[in-house]
Amino acid sequence: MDKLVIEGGKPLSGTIVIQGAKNAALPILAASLLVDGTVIIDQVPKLLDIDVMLSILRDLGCRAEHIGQSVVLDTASLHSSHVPETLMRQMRSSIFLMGPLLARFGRVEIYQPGGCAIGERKIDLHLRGLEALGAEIKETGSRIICTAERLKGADIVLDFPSVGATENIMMAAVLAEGITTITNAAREPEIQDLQHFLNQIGAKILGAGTDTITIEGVRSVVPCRYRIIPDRIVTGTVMVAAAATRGQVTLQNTNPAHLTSLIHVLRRAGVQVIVDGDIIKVGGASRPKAIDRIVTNPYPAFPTDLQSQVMVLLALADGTSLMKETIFEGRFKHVDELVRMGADIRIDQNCAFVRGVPRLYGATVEATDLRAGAALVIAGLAAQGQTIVEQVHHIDRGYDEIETLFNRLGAKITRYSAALNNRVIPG
Ligand SMILES: CC(=O)N[C@H]1[C@@H](OP(=O)(O)OP(=O)(O)OC[C@H]2O[C@@H](n3ccc(=O)[nH]c3=O)[C@H](O)[C@@H]2O)O[C@H](CO)[C@@H](O)[C@@H]1O
Ligand SMILES: C=C(OP(=O)(O)O)C(=O)O
Repeated sequence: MDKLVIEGGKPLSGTIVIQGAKNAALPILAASLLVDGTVIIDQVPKLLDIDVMLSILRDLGCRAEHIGQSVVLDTASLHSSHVPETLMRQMRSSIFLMGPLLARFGRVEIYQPGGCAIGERKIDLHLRGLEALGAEIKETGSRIICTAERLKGADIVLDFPSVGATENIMMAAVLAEGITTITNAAREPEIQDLQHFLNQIGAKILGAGTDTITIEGVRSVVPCRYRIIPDRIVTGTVMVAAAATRGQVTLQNTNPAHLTSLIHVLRRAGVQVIVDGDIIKVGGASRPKAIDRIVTNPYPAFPTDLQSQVMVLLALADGTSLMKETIFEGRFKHVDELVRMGADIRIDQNCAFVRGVPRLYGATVEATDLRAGAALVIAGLAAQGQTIVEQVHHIDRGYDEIETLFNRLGAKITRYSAALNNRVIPG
């Protein structure tokens, strides 16, 4: 497995352009299966999860090429609605294939998806949503077969505003007969992006971004070209890194409206954040202030996907902060690693009590999942001395060469590739 060696202690400075959003690109690539023809998706980041999604699409019969930041996907030769278990298990987002394949073929055969070790991550809300649309579901071990001659619109109330379930139901309902409403829908910006894409191919959807989404079924959809939104979690990661290293960074190609809760938190910590159109400037000249309470919750509240990164900033703050994680029960795995770097953090159930220390020290640490890994990179950048982050493949799921991203801002990060006998990969 690759590892990153970080020479810490340097303030980040300079300008970077933010990549497209993984969590928007993955469902939109899956939704492209509703189309019979060629779809071009722009601003698709080069990530492990995107590679897995393209492998699945090819396995189903599509032609898929990732050229620069654009994916050209030809679904004309799509012939299968069976996703092999080995591919399903490579990521959580393989579950997005379920809705579109069911809508297109009237039958889909999949397996329980894989994903980060951040919690139980059931798919009951996805399955119940499809059942409400008329699908018959048979589960045998990890195999799931869904069938429905033609899906029928229904009123669906989600017990929890699940991002993935909202998206799967939206995709399945596009070709259903009649009207579907999703109540207590998730409101994340990626759901709005999915609605925009689906409407561009000819779907009739209203309400994404609110808690009620209405989908009027159509008989068919058409090809289009579409550009993915900027990644708000990568944007937030860089903002926090700038603050934690007390640097000055300008981020281009952002959507500040998607980051209101983080901007609020950073300003409370005394970090300077200036917003100008799609540009965000972050300046972290002095030691951050502690924040009494941050609670992760569905959008527009503070995102779970930025909890670990912000914890690094609070670990360096003046005073004691509390972070409560309400979405995933296994999302504090970075804490032990941060403690190895000198942080003073105590966990009690789903709360982390973070007593700020003046500095962190380099250590060898392990990325246990995507955002935990990103947090350790930030900690390494801010720490005194050398940090080695192992198990980098987790980070590669969501950041397009994180070392290159930060090296452009003056960091010194070197990747050693296991595949190349631990040789350095030029960043
Ligand atoms: C590809 C993608 O967009 N991933 C994001 C998406 O994941 P994902 O779509 O998996 O997250 P959900 O919103 O579905 O999950 C939130 C909570 O609901 C639970 N749940 C979910 C579905 C279900 O059928 N049953 C159930 O109990 C989950 O276990 C979790 O506790 O939203 C999460 C919450 O913002 C983010 O952290 C992920 O980065
Ligand atoms: C948890 C995440 O992704 P996924 O849902 O793909 O595991 C994430 O992006 O932080």
